[in-house]
Amino acid sequence: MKILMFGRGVISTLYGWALEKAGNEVDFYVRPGRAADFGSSVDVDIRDGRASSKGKPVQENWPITLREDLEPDHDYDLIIVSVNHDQLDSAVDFLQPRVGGATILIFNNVWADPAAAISRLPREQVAWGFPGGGGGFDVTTLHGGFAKSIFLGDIDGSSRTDRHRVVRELFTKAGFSISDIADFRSWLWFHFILDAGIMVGWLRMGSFDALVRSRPALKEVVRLVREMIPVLTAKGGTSRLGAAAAKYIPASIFGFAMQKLLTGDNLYTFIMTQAQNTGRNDYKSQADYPRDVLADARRLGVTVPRLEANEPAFR
Ligand SMILES: NC(=O)C1=CN([C@@H]2O[C@H](COP(=O)(O)OP(=O)(O)OC[C@H]3O[C@@H](n4cnc5c(N)ncnc54)[C@H](OP(=O)(O)O)[C@@H]3O)[C@@H](O)[C@H]2O)C=CC1
Ligand SMILES: CC(C)(CO)C(=O)C(=O)O
Repeated sequence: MKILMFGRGVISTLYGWALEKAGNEVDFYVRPGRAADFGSSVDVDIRDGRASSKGKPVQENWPITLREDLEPDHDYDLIIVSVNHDQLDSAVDFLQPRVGGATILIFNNVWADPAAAISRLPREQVAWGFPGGGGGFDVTTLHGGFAKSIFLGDIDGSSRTDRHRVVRELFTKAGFSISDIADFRSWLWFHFILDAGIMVGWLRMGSFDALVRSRPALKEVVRLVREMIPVLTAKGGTSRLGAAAAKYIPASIFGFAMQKLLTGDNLYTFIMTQAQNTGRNDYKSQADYPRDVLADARRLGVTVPRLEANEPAFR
């Protein structure tokens, strides 16, 4: 398959690498003028979780093809978009006249209504997913990894299309397993409020390491997430699965489970540590999550006193 990764960010490089190694043709679209900065190869120092649960270490200099333009009659089969949630509008603007025959896989955090966010694209050409990996760039080297599983979801019937099936097959053939999510809108929003809670804790404690070492700070994250669930429902989402767990399981038990996961000898802890150590999450990218949730809470008239009390940490 001929695949264009939109941007040469962390997620696009991780999954571009995996998909090219699986026999696909992979290029990267970067902003005009950026190709020279990035150069014609990228150093990857990652863990590949398809091989084992802790991830097989991979270190190599990977030659890549960058392009700074995209003509409307291109022949890409798939364009994978994984940008920061506040960049999605500009990515859609760029792609709108250039979709051609490609399927567009949106593979990132979304806090807007997903259908509205992509309303300028042909809806039947859009598929939805989320990475099971992460990390960050330390100058020119990508540090991070990915798990065996990625998420693919349904938004308003999107998973019933042939295009969704083709994306599913692409990742499956590349050795990934798929977590299918029925109500992906709610899943994305719950993931976002989870990130918002973690980012408040991270900002307050000064580092991700300090957050995960502190049981009281993790309990506060759980209480924050619980408080934000009504924002998700006011936006039209349903609170199931993770949201129900955050709501009904006592904060102390949930905090304990989070600590076990986030400090254990596992790929998830490794990925978050790499994201932290490379500075992937600067102040702006951390503060954006709780700030955007608070803005919607205020717009929708949902009271979030705990989040408001923490506002000085992310204003
Ligand atoms: N990194 C991680 O650990 C994880 C990330 N995610 C999510 O995945 C998504 C992507 O994250 P990540 O890869 O880390 O982010 P990055 O910032 O590393 O990558 C985003 C890339 O998209 C490019 N881009 C954005 N808008 C445009 C545009 N209009 N034209 C051209 N290029 C554009 C950026 O270019 P430029 O630098 O020039 O702006 C950048 O290279 C986010 O939603 C994130 O929350 C999910 C799990 C883990
Ligand atoms: C891992 C994290 C919080 C930051 O890198 C992220 O972007 C995400 O989970 O969506």
